[in-house]
Amino acid sequence: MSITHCIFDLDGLLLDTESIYTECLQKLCAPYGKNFSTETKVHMMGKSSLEVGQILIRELDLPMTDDEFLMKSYEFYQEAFPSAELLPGAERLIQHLAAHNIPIAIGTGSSYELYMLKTSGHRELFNLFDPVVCTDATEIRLTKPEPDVFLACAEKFPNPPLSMSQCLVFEDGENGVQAALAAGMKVILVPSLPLSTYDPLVIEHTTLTLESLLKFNPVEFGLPSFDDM
Ligand SMILES: O=c1[nH]cc([C@@H]2O[C@H](COP(=O)(O)O)[C@@H](O)[C@H]2O)c(=O)[nH]1
Repeated sequence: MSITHCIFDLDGLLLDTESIYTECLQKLCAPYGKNFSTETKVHMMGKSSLEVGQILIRELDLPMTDDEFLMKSYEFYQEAFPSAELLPGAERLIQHLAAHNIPIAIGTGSSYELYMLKTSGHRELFNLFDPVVCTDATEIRLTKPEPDVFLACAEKFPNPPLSMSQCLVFEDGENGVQAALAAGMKVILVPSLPLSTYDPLVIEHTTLTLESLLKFNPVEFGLPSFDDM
């Protein structure tokens, strides 16, 4: 079945913010003699800021409260996120889909406030998305790997899809791939971490794995071809 609607994850998929998160959280942990590992990172990708703090405090045994984590991490984020850069192929794909009137949405674990901060250098491009569903939206009960964020995207499209299987999700995170599959959608994994850190079962169920958005061929999904392909 052809794809009619596309949904994009944000961090590590469109914007190079996963590397910023890693840097900020390493800085936050260092004074306590703790090492922020890839294993812990995999657990928190796609989660809300509060859940991320709880995971970090629990897994690294960090001597701080949830509120202290939120305050300290926000100080780092405020400085780093406004200079977030687009990942290769992101702008080309978004402009292409928008030019062909393919509905595009953002479904992210980010809060709306951080979403605005991260995308502040690319406002025109991100204005092409409708809807933008952040994890603190009132209708989101559970974060990725649960399907809430993507189901809310499907519902909020100005012209909703006829079936969830006509939605194609682009994700870089294991939790996000599971969320898309739980929503009954097709999903393309563009890993932001080494492939060896992903659960092989998740990769097996992914519709397609690509090393970069530049490798995406819309025709394979019934979408209009790139003019330069
Ligand atoms: O190293 C990290 N990766 C990811 C996150 C969390 O995961 C979300 C990523 O959401 P998504 O990939 O769904 O855009 C971020 O907004 C953030 O809340 C984090 O805190 N730290």
